[in-house]
Amino acid sequence: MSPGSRRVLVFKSSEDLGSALASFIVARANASCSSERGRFTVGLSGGSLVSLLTQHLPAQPGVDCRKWLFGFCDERLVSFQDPESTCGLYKSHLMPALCVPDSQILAIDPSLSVEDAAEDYAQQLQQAFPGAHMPVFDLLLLGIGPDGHTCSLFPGHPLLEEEKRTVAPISDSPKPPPQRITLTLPVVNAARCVVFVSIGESKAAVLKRVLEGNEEPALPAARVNPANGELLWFLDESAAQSLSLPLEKPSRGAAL
Ligand SMILES: O=C1O[C@H](COP(=O)(O)O)[C@@H](O)[C@H](O)[C@H]1O
Repeated sequence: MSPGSRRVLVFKSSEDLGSALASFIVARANASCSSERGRFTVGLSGGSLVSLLTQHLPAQPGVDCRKWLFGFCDERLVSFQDPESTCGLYKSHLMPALCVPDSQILAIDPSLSVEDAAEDYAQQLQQAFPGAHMPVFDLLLLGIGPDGHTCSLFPGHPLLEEEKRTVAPISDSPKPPPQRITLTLPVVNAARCVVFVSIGESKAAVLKRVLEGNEEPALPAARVNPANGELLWFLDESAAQSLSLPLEKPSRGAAL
């Protein structure tokens, strides 16, 4: 990817980042709902993003989710009651605060086998994006692990080469729990906008590798390069501490 085709934004603190991210999401949602699509489709990730969104999105002025449709970039195959369940956490914290009913959430069914859960989620996506060869999300929110994984796409895993399926099962995730469902790279790279969110110094080394390195084979996060969409990185200063590329440092409240 040419460095000019992505934006790397650095915020003073995770508080500032969370607030800017919430404002960005609402602006994109409002634009999408006013467009001919008439709705906003957003894919959520787990990990640290859950608490960041829960803290900042409901507090964002003008947030109105009635025309939003939520999906998941990946999910761990555990019951919704399990603290490892991404959907379970969002359903018990963020969704009630935003008054989002289950009918607006494309959830992965943890009662199925990992293969059937992937197939079921792929069918839900097909129905939600009728006629499309690949689902095109308005926005995908991604995290990155210290090993460079994103979604449940891990370094060196054969799923990185997937070209046809929109959703895939994984039974040997190196990060527990081992059974997971993930969007594939073709879906991620078909999105209108992809935002990576990364906070804290534990991410500094991998961010240097992904954003400034030239590794072969490329780490999973470095393979995210939307064909016709935007790519933004939202980092706090701790995560960005090792970077030497040109960085945007938005002032508080600036439109992004
Ligand atoms: O296991 C996962 O990890 C990644 C990164 O999480 P973070 O806490 O390091 O931000 C997350 O994006 C993914 O959804 C999750 O399943």
